Amino acid sequence: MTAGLFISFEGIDGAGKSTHVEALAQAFRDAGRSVTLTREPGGTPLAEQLRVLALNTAMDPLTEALLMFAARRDHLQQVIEPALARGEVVLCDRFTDATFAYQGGGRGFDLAVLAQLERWVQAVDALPAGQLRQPQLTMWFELSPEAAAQRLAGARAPDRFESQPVEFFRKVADGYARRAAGDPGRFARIDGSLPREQVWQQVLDAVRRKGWLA
Ligand SMILES: Nc1ncnc2c1ncn2[C@@H]1O[C@H](COP(=O)(O)OP(=O)(O)OP(=O)(O)O)[C@@H](O)[C@H]1O
Ligand SMILES: Cc1cn([C@H]2C[C@H](O)[C@@H](COP(=O)(O)O)O2)c(=O)[nH]c1=O
Repeated sequence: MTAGLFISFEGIDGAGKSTHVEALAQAFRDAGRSVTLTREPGGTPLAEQLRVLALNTAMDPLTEALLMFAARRDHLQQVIEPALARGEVVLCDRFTDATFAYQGGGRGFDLAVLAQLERWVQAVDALPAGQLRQPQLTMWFELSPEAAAQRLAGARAPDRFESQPVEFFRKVADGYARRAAGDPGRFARIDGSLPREQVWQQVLDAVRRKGWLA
């Protein structure tokens, strides 16, 4: 059986992730692969309920972090693990790097607590003890907070993250940079400031370099 692939998309709000996730899903389908396209927080009925709370209800950083990981646990168990076991390509719009970036970087929450939650939540039956489910490839869309804010201006009523000041997203970007520095082989840096077609080419090149698409 073909082995499953787990690819995540990361970056600050407005960096351009969602614009390319569906196109990459179609590229894998055109290559004969079955694809599960999903997102975090969310991806299951329970996780989507937690998403509504996390994006719209005032709460302290620990509550926020616990909600993100609670949603993730349900998402892993109900969607991601079964899809990988079927040999599918799982494309996930955000995963745990977002928790380290937004709650760790943006909110300044304790990274050691996040790392412990990561160890509990991402220990899965399909992997040996001590090994955690992680994306095999993370597309990190980089864009300045100012440019991202301009893209999102007027787009929709901002949620409690999108309404944060530029400085918050500078800290979020620093959080992503720390995660990438800790696992450089997993991250493909995408320059999100370029025109859409050039961004798309970077996404395709990252997957082709892995040998996963021709
Ligand atoms: N390369 C680009 N150049 C200019 N505008 C872009 C580019 N890519 C996406 N956009 C526009 O920027 C906005 C945000 O794009 P998108 O929703 O893909 O970002 P995102 O990273 O998924 O944001 P969020 O995390 O908030 O969902 C959209 O209006 C989109 O059309
Ligand atoms: C997984 C995850 C997400 N977030 C934040 C990041 C975004 O502002 C929202 C999700 O909105 P999107 O339009 O779907 O990108 O949630 C977070 O703070 N922590 C996380 O772990």
